[in-house]
Amino acid sequence: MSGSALSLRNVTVRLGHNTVLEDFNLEVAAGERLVLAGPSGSGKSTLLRAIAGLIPISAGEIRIAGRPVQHLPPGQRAVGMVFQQAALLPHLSVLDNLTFGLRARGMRKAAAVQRARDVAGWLEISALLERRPRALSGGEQQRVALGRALLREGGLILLDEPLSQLDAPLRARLREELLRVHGLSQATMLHVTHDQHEAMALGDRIGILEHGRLLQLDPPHAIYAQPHSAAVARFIGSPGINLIPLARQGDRWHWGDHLVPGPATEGRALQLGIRPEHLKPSDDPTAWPVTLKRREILGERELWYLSGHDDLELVASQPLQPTPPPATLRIAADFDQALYFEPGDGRRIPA
Ligand SMILES: Nc1ncnc2c1ncn2[C@@H]1O[C@H](COP(=O)(O)OP(=O)(O)OP(=O)(O)O)[C@@H](O)[C@H]1O
Repeated sequence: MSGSALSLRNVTVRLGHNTVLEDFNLEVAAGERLVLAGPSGSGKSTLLRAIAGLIPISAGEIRIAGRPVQHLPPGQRAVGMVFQQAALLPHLSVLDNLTFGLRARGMRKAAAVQRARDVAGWLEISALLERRPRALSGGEQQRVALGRALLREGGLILLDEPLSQLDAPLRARLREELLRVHGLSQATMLHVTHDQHEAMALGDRIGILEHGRLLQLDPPHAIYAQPHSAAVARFIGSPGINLIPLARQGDRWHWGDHLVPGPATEGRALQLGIRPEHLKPSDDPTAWPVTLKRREILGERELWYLSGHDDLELVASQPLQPTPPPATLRIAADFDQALYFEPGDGRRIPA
């Protein structure tokens, strides 16, 4: 692993009157798996399409393996791309779909077939090589598309929600396969998704994108435990983090009548962030009194939808309980895990 496989400097992309990305910067290291996650419309697909050369950029520079490519057509950029839908050539066999790009770039047939067979082995599609795409399941088609991308010589692969059309068990399996194949191929992967589980499972680093801006770029653990802002904290974690308004009385922080530990900052107000998994029932008289509105059993865990002071809704995630919780109870927050945010822009305040 050395050098940048992909570098974006001050990239601006406009679509119609819409500036989707402005002054966007990103460096992806060779061999890295970088996942960009963000809500619908945040600019994820636009970014990948600009890198692949499918849409032009208005300003800035894109380098792939050190070489500026923004003026090159897609075919000369040495990137492989995998979309939500596999986009295979329907009249060609799987083997021909895999070798097509290699042959178009002048590789001799025997060599192309050998490389395609190697990659097919990694992806466990060797038995499917003679079939046409329409005789494959959705997951098999996606594996062929991934194989085709892996066969690009540049080793940079752009993945645009490649698993989103698949059912949950198949998605989980292909996540694992992506990790395994990445290990075998040493490819650099830039993967976009709106699925936070996929981001957490697949990213060496995760970038959180919102309105075309990168809110944070960090390894998964830091994104979860040290989010830069309430927006990042809300995006990662399922269900989302509880945000509780605190007000200062003297030099202590309060939520209504409840005294809450908090940072020594100047402001009069801040937001306390407590993840659902950091709330649990307690007999402690200082624990917050809440009303149970709804209980949802997920399997090994269950969610409690609660109403607290000022009817604020809270969600608590618990291990599956043998009996339902009472309609009113007290709930204690694990303040060692608490996060604090500015009330206005949501920036995190160190505890
Ligand atoms: N041709 C276009 N003209 C103008 N605006 C566009 C065009 N295509 C997309 N946009 C806008 O650009 C923004 C980013 O779209 P993009 O498809 O990149 O988002 P995304 O993060 O990939 O979303 P999703 O997760 O829903 O696929 C959106 O606000 C979208 O409405």
